[in-house]
Amino acid sequence: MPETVISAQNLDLTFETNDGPVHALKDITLDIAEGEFVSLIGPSGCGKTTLLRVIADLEQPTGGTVSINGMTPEQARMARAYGYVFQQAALLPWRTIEDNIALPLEVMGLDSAARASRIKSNLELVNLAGFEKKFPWQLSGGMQQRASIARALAVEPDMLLMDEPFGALDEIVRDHLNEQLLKLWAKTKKTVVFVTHSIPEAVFLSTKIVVMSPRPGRIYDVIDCSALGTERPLDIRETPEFLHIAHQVREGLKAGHSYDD
Ligand SMILES: Nc1ncnc2c1ncn2[C@@H]1O[C@H](COP(=O)(O)OP(=O)(O)OP(=O)(O)O)[C@@H](O)[C@H]1O
Repeated sequence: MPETVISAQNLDLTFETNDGPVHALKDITLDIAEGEFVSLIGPSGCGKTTLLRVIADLEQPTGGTVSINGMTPEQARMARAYGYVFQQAALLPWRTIEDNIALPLEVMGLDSAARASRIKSNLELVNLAGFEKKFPWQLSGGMQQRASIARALAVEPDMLLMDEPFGALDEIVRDHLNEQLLKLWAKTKKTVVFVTHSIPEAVFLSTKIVVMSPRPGRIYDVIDCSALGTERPLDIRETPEFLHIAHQVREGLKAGHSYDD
């Protein structure tokens, strides 16, 4: 049995705002095992990003606990247990691609030979070999996102936390990056937590889909996608197994959705 690497128990988070309290997470209990690819899906405001940020120690829960490899989120952050990939690539425009990837490695104190080796191997992993000397603005949106994935991987984390990394890209590019991400996941065996709004993207990528609902943000359903196996060409999306899981996710989203918004 793979080990549990992320364990959230009865997590609660209420933001105090000028308009009163916002109950962003309510009673979230979730276990994620080593090597899983878990997607968080749900309507806007259901707390997907907040949950990811709690795991990453970027928000403090007001109740419950999270443990990451037996550590607190703060200890896990200090131990560089995860890499975080944002919605926008967030590359520094005045640094070349290799210098962007080098930045966290400089902070870690790696010498220039070690940095160069990690930059090279991670750019190869995301199929960006040859683009080391380019600036972010010289790359397409999809390539920038791949560069930001390389930057997250370069610190050699056990986990990748990804917040809608392909949300701003057109569908063809997104399909392509989804295929590449699956290959990367198979190759690196990282544990991935992935936020998305897209049902096909969630089903295509995940071993498990967490369907969330808003006000307060909570888990409505957890759907197992292992029936799809690990070999997933894009045309798997037309198979009855895929469509069945997509239907389950859609039903979960509908049931948890408020149409008053
Ligand atoms: N720092 C904050 N202060 C106050 N309220 C916040 C803060 N961050 C998030 N919220 C509120 O918490 C709720 C959950 O937000 P969150 O961004 O986690 O949702 P989401 O599911 O990721 O949404 P989206 O899909 O639009 O990104 C929302 O009502 C949001 O307005």
